[in-house]
Amino acid sequence: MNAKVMKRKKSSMSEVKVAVIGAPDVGKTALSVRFLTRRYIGEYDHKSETRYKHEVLVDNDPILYEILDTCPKNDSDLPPNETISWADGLLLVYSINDRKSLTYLKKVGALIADNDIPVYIVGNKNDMVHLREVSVEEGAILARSLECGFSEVAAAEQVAPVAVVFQELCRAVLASRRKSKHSLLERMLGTKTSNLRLYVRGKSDSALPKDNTV
Ligand SMILES: Nc1nc2c(ncn2[C@@H]2O[C@H](COP(=O)(O)OP(=O)(O)OP(=O)(O)O)[C@@H](O)[C@H]2O)c(=O)[nH]1
Repeated sequence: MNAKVMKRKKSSMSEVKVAVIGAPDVGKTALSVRFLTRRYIGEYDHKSETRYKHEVLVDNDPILYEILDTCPKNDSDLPPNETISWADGLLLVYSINDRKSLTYLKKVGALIADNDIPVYIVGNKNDMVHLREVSVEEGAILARSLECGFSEVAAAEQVAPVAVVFQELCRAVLASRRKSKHSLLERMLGTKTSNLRLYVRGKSDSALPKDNTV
């Protein structure tokens, strides 16, 4: 990104905290590193969770991502509450050639059922279709049940589709913030804001028109 553009817009930069969650070995680090560096290394040596920061434009707005790459010890090591409450959005990852990893995400889905947190589901390793254990439809069904976006990617082979996954989650987080602001205003005004012309402007919604007033 143009450094000047980023510097000028820094004051209005939205921060989006993303926790990357999934069973061991599904490619959480590969996806995160792909998004951060556009590279694929192949073997990632980390035994504990890692945090990264990354500035990027999403829909022409500067976004500061903070990415928490989680590191479960085994298939029953689910993310703790602190991780869920820290995050603005969850990137839930399974591997299309590991059925247990879809089961892991179903358990995470049950864990977050009462949270209104934006989620995006990724079926990784779709370069390994010959070893597929999870159909596209099964991934889509889980996404429908969690009311979130879904796609299959291959961190090993793709750059743009991996970036799109992070962008989609960012859009969902920003949309959820706007929705919260609306309901807060509705509570304060004691009326439906959909009937009013609103001026709701904050660090996450600089795309809104500036001339609309309550
Ligand atoms: N074929 C293929 N292999 C992948 C892909 N993404 C990751 N891998 C491989 O899968 C293995 C695990 O990748 P990681 O990124 O370390 O997975 P992880 O989910 O972070 O693993 P933990 O940190 O142990 O939970 C590595 O050998 C990667 O090279 C992919 O899209 N296709």
